[in-house]
Amino acid sequence: CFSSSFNCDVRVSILDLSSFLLWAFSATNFPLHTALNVSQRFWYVVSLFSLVSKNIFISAFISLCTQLFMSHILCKEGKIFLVRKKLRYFWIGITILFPFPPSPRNVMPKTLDGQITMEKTPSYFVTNEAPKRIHSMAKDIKLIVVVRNPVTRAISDYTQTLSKKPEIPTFEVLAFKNRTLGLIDASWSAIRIGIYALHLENWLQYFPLSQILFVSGERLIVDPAGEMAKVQDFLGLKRVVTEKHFYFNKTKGFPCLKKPEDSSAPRCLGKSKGRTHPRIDPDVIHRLRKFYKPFNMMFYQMTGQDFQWEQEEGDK
Ligand SMILES: Nc1ncnc2c1ncn2[C@@H]1O[C@H](COP(=O)(O)OS(=O)(=O)O)[C@@H](OP(=O)(O)O)[C@H]1O
Repeated sequence: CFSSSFNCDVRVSILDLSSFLLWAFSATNFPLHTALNVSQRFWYVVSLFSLVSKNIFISAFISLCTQLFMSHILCKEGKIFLVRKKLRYFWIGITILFPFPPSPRNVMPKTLDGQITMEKTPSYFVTNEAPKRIHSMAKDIKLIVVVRNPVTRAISDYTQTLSKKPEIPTFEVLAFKNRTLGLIDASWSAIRIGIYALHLENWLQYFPLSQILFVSGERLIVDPAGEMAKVQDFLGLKRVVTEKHFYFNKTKGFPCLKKPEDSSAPRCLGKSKGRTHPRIDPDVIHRLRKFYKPFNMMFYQMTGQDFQWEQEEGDK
C-alpha cells in the first residue's frame, strides 16, 4: 500500500473479497465445481494483481468484476454470504498462510454411495512419493496395475517417443551404457519402468498385496473378458462386462467393444495404440531379456502370479 490509505483500503478489500471467494467455496463444498475450477486461478491472479496495481481505477474495476461475479454465482445458487469487516483479517491471514488455491481434491464432487471414483495415471507406479501420498489420502484404496513383458514395454515406450521426436537415437544406442561390455542403461526411463519388482517394493511398504490387482497386458489382448472379470471381482462389482461385449479386430490386432452404452457403433482403441514397433537387433533383445529375468522372477514371487514373460519367443 504505497499511495494513499484509500487506495490501500480498496486493495485490501479486493484481496479480502477474492480470498473469501476462493476459500469460502471450498470450505463449504460449494456445488459449483466447474465454475470453481475455471474461476479459482483467475481470481487468485486477479486478487494479486489488484494488490500490486498502483492504479486506483484498475483496482476499482477489478473490485467491481469480483463483486459482480460473486453476486452472480451466489444468486444463481440462491445462497447468501455476508462478508463482514471482521472477516477481513481472517482471510488475509489464510491467504498468507496458504498462498495457493485449494487442491482439486477439495473441490471434487463427493463420491456417492454405490459410486466408485477412478483415477488413471500410469506414472504413479514408478513415482517414489506416490505410495506415501496416496496412502495418506486413502488407505483403503484399490490399485490396479497393468503390466506387460518389460522388454516389449521398453520398445513400446521408445516407439511412442520416436513418434513424437523422430530425431532421437536408436533403441540399441539408448539401451546401453556400454554396448561392448553389454552394460544395460537402467537409468533410461524406458528400461527403468520395467523393473516392476523395484517399484512394487515401494508400494508394499504402504499397501498390502490384497489391495493391488495386476492385470496382464498380454492377456488383456487375447482374453479381455477374462481380465475384466478379475477387475470386476476385485472392485466388488457385478460381472457386467463379459465375452459378449468384445470382438477381436484382426486389422487392429486388439479387441474392440461391440456396442458401448452411449452409442450403437463398436469402439476400438485409438490410433496411438498398436503402433508398429521398429525392428530391434535380436542380440539387444536377448540381452534385455537376460537383464530383466531376475527382476521378473522377483516380481512373480512378490505378486504370486507367473506372467510367463520368459516363455515368449520374440518381440513383435
Ligand atoms: N486395452 C489395451 N489392451 C492391451 N494393450 C493396450 C491397451 N490399451 C493400450 N495398450 C497398449 O499399451 C501400450 C501403451 O499405449 P500408449 O503408448 O498409447 O499409452 S499411453 O498413451 O502412454 O497411455 C501400447 O502398446 P503398443 O501398441 O504395443 O506400443 C498400447 O497398444
